[in-house]
This record gives sequence, C-alpha cells and structure tokens, in this order.
Amino acid sequence: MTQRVAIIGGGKIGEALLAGLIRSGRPTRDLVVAEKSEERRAELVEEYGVRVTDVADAVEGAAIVVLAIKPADVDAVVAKVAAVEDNAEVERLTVTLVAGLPTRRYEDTLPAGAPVVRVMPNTPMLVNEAMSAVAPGRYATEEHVATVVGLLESVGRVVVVAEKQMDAVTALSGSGPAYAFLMAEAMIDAGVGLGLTRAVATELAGQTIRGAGVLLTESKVSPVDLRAAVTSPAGTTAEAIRQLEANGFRHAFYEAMRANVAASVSMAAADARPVSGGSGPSTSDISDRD
Ligand SMILES: NC(=O)C1=CN([C@@H]2O[C@H](COP(=O)(O)OP(=O)(O)OC[C@H]3O[C@@H](n4cnc5c(N)ncnc54)[C@H](OP(=O)(O)O)[C@@H]3O)[C@@H](O)[C@H]2O)C=CC1
Ligand SMILES: O=C(O)[C@@H]1CCC=N1
Repeated sequence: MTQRVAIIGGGKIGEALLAGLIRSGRPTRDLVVAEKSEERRAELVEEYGVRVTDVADAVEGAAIVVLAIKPADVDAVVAKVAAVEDNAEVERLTVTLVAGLPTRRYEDTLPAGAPVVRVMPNTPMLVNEAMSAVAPGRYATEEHVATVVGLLESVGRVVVVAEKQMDAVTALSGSGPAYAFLMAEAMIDAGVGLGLTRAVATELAGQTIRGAGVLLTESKVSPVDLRAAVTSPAGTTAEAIRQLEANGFRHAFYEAMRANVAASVSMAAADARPVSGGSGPSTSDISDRD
C-alpha cells in the first residue's frame, strides 16, 4: 500500500506533481489536493478524478504533505497544517516545493521535531521528465530523504543537495524550463521572420530543443563537444554563435540567474514579499544565504 500524499495548492506545480504521480501509476485514492479556488477545484476533479478539499481535511491521514503554494501563503497554510493532530500510526512528513524559504521557516511553526524536506522541481514533471533537487531540513532523516527521492523518481530525475544550494538550483532547473521556452519563442519568431510558417517554425524549434536535450542527457558528450559537432568549419553555425556571443548571450544568462537568486533571497525576508522594482536585496546578499 502506498502512503497517502496530500498536495496543498492545485496551481501550476501542484498540478504537474499530481499529473506526474498519476501517470506513473499512483492510484488517485492515495492522492488528495487542497485548493482554494472553486473554479480550479472543479477543473482538477474533472481532469484527474482526484479528491479536492481544504487544507485541514487533506492533511488528515496523509503521510506526506506537499506544499505547492506561493511563498506569501506559506505562514498561514503551515499554521493550518500544524493544527491538524498527528495520527499516531502515520508520521507526517512535510515536503515544500516553495522557492526561497528555508526549512527552518516551517520547522518553527510545525510541532517540535517535525521532519521537513525541501524540493525544487520543475514543470516537465507533467510529462514525467522533471528535474528535482532535494535537501533535508534539520529533523529529516536519511529515510525521509529516501521517501521523497522515491516519490520524485517516479516523475523524473532527482539529485540530493545541501539546502544552501537550493537558490542556485532554483535559478538553474526550477526556472530553467522558462528559459528554454523563451528560447523557443525567439527561434520561432526569427524563423517566421525568415519566411517559415509559424506552424513549421514551431515544430522545428520544439523537436530541435527536445533532440538537443536528449543528446545532452543520454550521450556522455559534453555540451562544448556537442556544439562543436554542429559547428562545421567556416559554416553557418559559427556565424550564428559569433552573433549570439557578441550580443552577450553568456553574460545575459549569468545576470539572469543572479537576479533569480536575489529574488529567492528576497522571498525569505520575514514578510515574504517578492522583489518589486529592484527594491529587494542586491545580488551581493546572495553569499550570506545558508
Ligand atoms: N511553477 C513552477 O514552475 C514552479 C513553482 N515552484 C514553487 O511552487 C509554488 C507554487 O507555484 P505555482 O504552482 O507556480 O503557483 P500557483 O499560483 O499556480 O499555485 C498555487 C496554488 O495554491 C493555491 N492556494 C493558495 N493558498 C491556498 C490555501 N490556503 N489552500 C489551498 N490552496 C491554496 C492558490 O490559489 P489562489 O491562486 O486562489 O491563491 C493556487 O491555486 C511556489 O512557491 C513556487 O516557488 C517550484 C518549482 C517550479
Ligand atoms: O518563478 C518562480 O518563483 C518559481 C520557482 C521556480 C520556478 N517557478
């Protein structure tokens, strides 16, 4: 018998986890979702046939409580989770998918010694191709980590990292799918500008990014060598790469990912307000993270 998993927050990443777990064969009777919006509740019931309820009801009897809510909602939701008494037969493990907030933020509100594991997944979990990183909080044992790794391996790949690396993970693989989709948009628009239909440009871009991703993960060849193999001497690719580098491609990524980490740092501030208009902490605060 599998352990019951309660997903708190049926938004984008909560749905991705739900869909991935169902695709991987987990029975819907072992899954429950807590979602605030009535409209969203109805959509999830219709699409997945899963029970959707409120936080207290979802947490009751669940062995694993996954928080898939926005950082600003965390304090209120964790207080509700903490108020649900532990079932003597099932130890409750809290798993947070929330960016930025350290495990001690949860540990301070949950009953003393409650295990918390922090995870940074990504949306390809929808199609069982997630990249997830897992970091234990102070009361999480190896067994708790193994439980979470097992859950996430059913929906993609998993690495275990130290918690201090979680903001960097968020900047790379948590947000990473958005960079790939932005690149796809840019390639499609440029292809249309060069005379392709949007439908053909979209198919070319999607399959090209997919194929490159499979090559990168399945061959044992480095990205540098894979790129060199495409770059024929005095050919077309060399010209395009020269333009990308001249326009600051690498630098843009470095700065973008530093800004991403700065946003995580900002979220961990006491009031959990996201960065707005550059008023959050500077990227020089990043090195102070634990
Ligand atoms: N999207 C992504 O790719 C990733 C997101 N994450 C993390 O996951 C978290 C959620 O992100 P995302 O899914 O994008 O956000 P969404 O806004 O799509 O989802 C959050 C959902 O939680 C609901 N919610 C809020 N409060 C409650 C409550 N008390 N009870 C039940 N449901 C509630 C929200 O409802 P309402 O909108 O009505 O408030 C919303 O439907 C964030 O902390 C983010 O850092 C991590 C990795 C990747
Ligand atoms: O944008 C965000 O804040 C979340 C975290 C990683 C991906 N989405």
